[in-house]
Amino acid sequence: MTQSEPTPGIPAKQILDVQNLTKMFGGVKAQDQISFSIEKGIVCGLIGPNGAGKTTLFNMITGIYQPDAGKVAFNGKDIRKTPAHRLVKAGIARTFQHVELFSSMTLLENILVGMHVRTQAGFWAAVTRIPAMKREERQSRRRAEELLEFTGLCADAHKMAGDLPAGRQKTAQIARALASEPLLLLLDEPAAGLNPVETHALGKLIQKIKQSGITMMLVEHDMSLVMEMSDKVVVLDQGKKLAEGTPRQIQRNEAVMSAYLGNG
Ligand SMILES: Nc1ncnc2c1ncn2[C@@H]1O[C@H](COP(=O)(O)OP(=O)(O)OP(=O)(O)O)[C@@H](O)[C@H]1O
Repeated sequence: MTQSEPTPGIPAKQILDVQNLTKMFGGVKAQDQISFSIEKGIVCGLIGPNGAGKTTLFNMITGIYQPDAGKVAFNGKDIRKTPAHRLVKAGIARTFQHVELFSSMTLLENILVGMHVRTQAGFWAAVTRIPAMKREERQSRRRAEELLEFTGLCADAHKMAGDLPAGRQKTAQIARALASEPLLLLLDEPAAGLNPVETHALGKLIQKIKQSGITMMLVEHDMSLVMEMSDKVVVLDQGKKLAEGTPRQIQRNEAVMSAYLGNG
């Protein structure tokens, strides 16, 4: 866990609390005083037209970027200065808009790599199989196989990740993120490039992950998926928070509708 102190005044039921978060890139305000919080166990959709600032927000929650101003607290602890690898250990995992798997490793090996933050052996032992680490490796393999079963990828366990169809690679990214045993999982456009059948399966998987108690943030351009999966939705536009509410409230919000129409 992070060594930072709990932030006073943040109820424990909130897993993530973002206050007045601001990030500049040159003259562009990619995040302009964004504030919202996420209760444990929910799915929070994060939507907005292209360039709204969704990925930048994910990058700040996961320690890739440090905010120029404002606060981010995870489980009541200030994480503004916590490096990315420590945030994974603390329980924040993510997937990326563009699939990032080790394409010349099998799917099972990819999951084992994702698991290394929870094992003593670490990355190289997971990959090179040092004999002293065999027992831990057996346990890790069992857990990896369970995860592949959970995500419906069992049949692909020993295939090279790079040989899998795009849809399976996207699911594999989620499986690998789950391998780090997150409390908060950030999904960046998980449905991009999926066909309707794959998108339906993704929806089922998101529900299963939610039932397992993991809180999620979902950046997605597939509005039906976001509205179906989310308990609440935060809308960004040009770096500002435009609206926050239930899917029903967001669907009726005029500012949201005109932002989408205005942007294209
Ligand atoms: N590393 C960077 N350097 C400079 N500008 C950046 C950087 N990352 C993001 N931006 C700018 O910040 C703004 C927000 O970008 P961001 O990628 O967060 O939007 P987004 O909502 O994720 O968009 P999309 O839906 O197209 O992925 C954009 O104007 C973008 O050009």
